[in-house]
Amino acid sequence: MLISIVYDSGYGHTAKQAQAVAEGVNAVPGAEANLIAVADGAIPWQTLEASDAIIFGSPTYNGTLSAKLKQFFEDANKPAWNELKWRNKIAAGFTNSGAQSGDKLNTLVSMALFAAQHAMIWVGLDLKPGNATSTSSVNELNRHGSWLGAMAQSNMDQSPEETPIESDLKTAAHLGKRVAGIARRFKN
Ligand SMILES: Cc1cc2nc3c(=O)[nH]c(=O)nc-3n(C[C@H](O)[C@H](O)[C@H](O)COP(=O)(O)O)c2cc1C
Repeated sequence: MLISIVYDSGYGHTAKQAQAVAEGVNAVPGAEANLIAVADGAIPWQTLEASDAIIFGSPTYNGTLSAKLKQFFEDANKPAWNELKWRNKIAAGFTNSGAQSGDKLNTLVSMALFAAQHAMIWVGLDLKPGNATSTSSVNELNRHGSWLGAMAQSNMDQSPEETPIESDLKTAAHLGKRVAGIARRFKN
């Protein structure tokens, strides 16, 4: 079972989140994560067509997708959308921003809309909001309280070695694991 993770990362923070998603995928027996950084060049469209699921990842720039991930979305028109080659493929998404909110929900909405336009099946998070009570903390999974996809926040003065924090990476891994598990059920 092949799960592709197509992502962009200008400064390495979202790449770290993508790595965590991949670790979650690889934790599921029979699942293999395939990381594709859109900035690396030619997109392996045939590998994407052969994938059981595609997980999209982008930093939130100006309250939406990075230009490079948006370019990938537009480039997918001919190789994928024209014949709806990704119909019924599982899709999911993750994003990372500098501010706590940072308007990053809009980035996930853009990904989910793209997936819907490709007749894909969107999978969100199944984690209740963390850090939402007087006794909870930022160390809980899903500390940003997102259902649509995995969110992370990276302090703007820190390197990818230091930020995002562990709970955001564990949340990303949880999404990868969930997508791989659901893709396996669809395959049977
Ligand atoms: C052009 C640009 C626009 C940005 N816009 C936002 C934004 O709208 N909201 C936010 O919280 N952070 C914003 N940021 C901060 C990034 O989301 C943050 O630094 C993130 O960790 C970058 O991820 P990356 O290292 O994978 O590129 C922006 C950064 C850049 C360079």
